Amino acid sequence: MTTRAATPPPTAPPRSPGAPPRVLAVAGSDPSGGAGVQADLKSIAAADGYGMAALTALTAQNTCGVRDVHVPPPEFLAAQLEALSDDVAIDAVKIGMLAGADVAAVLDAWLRRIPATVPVVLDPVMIATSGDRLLDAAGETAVRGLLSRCDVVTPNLPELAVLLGEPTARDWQAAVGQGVRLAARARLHVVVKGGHLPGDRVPDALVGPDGTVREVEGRRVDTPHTHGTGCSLSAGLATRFVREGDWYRALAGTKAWLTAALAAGADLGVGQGHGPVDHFAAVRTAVHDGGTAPVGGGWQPARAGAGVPG
Ligand SMILES: Nc1ncnc2c1ncn2[C@@H]1O[C@H](COP(=O)(O)OP(=O)(O)O)[C@@H](O)[C@H]1O
Ligand SMILES: Cc1ncc(COP(=O)(O)OP(=O)(O)O)c(N)n1
Repeated sequence: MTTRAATPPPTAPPRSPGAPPRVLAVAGSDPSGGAGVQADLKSIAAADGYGMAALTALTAQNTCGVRDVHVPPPEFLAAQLEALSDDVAIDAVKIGMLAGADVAAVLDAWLRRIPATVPVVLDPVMIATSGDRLLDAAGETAVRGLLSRCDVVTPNLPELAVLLGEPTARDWQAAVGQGVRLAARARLHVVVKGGHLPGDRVPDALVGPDGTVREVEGRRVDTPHTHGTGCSLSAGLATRFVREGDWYRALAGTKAWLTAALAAGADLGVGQGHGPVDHFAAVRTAVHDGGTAPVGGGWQPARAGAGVPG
């Protein structure tokens, strides 16, 4: 592989007020478009950000499962990251699938070279909805090591348990307790997600390193089409944080958007397994209303039966 040393500009220009946040997703590819960098770029765009992507891995997957994973040489991830940061000022980073310890080590080294003020959200992708593993055991240890350069981590309940070395929480109270322990131990914010628990409520919570717990209420969308919800939440969160400057407000806004995207997912008709969410449900509604509906504001179900159960 040949890499060409770029000459960085003296200083990349700061973001002008009102310009879309420049958000980098470091993640794997999902050709079905529901998870991975494809979901990240859609989520960033839906939150009015400018999305960029450095690929850690290529998966051969669809809505039914993961068939194969190809991990390019880790040096090629380094080349992607350096080409980007030599040229572009990055406003936020979202990390998804890392595939293995070597990839995590390359990313860790790069993260420690970019300005410490760049917010970093880590979605510690370990297992897909289909049950397929997306990270090996050495990779789990490496992901724990990355936490010290991250501002927020967004594990689902099994991932939260792995990060702590504890059994998976079976109820919301136990899950929040684990979030408090991880936030204190790793000195960062933890988003605890209720998606894997039963019931009509699907709360999320932002746990601070000082042990503060702030919940965001949510209603369950009764749908099998939840492929990529974790990717979408973390990418949207990173993007909204740049404008909001507050993790709780960014989480609340992202969760409201994602609930509407989940409710509209069935209408997409993508695949025969766990289909994707509709990242652009609000935009689509606006287009079909002849441009009279507020973009990103007043989402309504596209057809009877597709909405959020009351
Ligand atoms: N059926 C659902 N209805 C509403 N929100 C959901 C549903 N499933 C997941 N979510 C939300 O999607 C986001 C991702 O959650 P989760 O499914 O737990 O993570 P992951 O995709 O990493 O397994 C969270 O904000 C969670 O609350
Ligand atoms: C390439 C790739 N990255 C991540 C995932 C997992 O997606 P996530 O949103 O964390 O989880 P699910 O909601 O799909 O479980 C993936 N499948 N592929």
